[in-house]
Amino acid sequence: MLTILSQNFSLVNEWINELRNVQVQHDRMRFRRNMERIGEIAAFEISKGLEVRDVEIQTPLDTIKSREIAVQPVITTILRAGVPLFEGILNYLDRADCGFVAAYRKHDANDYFSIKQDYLTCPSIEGRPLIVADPMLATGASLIEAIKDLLTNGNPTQLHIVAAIASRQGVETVQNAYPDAHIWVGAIDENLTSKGYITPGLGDAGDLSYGEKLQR
Ligand SMILES: O=c1cc[nH]c(=O)[nH]1
Repeated sequence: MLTILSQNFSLVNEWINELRNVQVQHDRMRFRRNMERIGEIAAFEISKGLEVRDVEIQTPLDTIKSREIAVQPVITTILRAGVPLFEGILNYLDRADCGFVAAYRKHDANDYFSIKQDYLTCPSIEGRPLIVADPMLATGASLIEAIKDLLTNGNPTQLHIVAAIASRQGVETVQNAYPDAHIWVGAIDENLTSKGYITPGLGDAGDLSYGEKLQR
């Protein structure tokens, strides 16, 4: 299933405009905060489909029957670009456990790249919803690798993938690999450059959040 959070105009459109806009996007605090805000909205939407259980709440005056999340999710991301989006999800689903994957693009002499993954730390995801934050779902290659590794930590009840901007090709690739996943995207762009960047996109989300990296 695919949900496009900017389908009907909302604040999400404004935040994505700011993420993309070269006049605005270099304000790093605003860039990170806009990513976080998209994560917060995604978490709110995801919460509507989480399993709930009945609870009784004691107020100072009486008790009331209500509901709460039955099984806390595990929120994960791919370092480093995913951190602000991840933080946004965690701001709202604040009792969740968290996991991290490290992956980077290793460039060759022609500036083509392969995905190198070298770190995974994550609690058990057995019987729990798994949320994966990947701000720029470009080819889907690093995301598919990351999810494959995360799934060695158990079988989740639900798989949610959250991206700020996705390419249509990336969405289709991930849907083919994980047909049961619910993909939540801020916006979908039609194209990818030959170097695997989403276009029009926004550029490099990690660099815009944390500073231009040295190529390895
Ligand atoms: O366009 C893209 C693709 C991957 N990662 C980014 O930061 N931007």
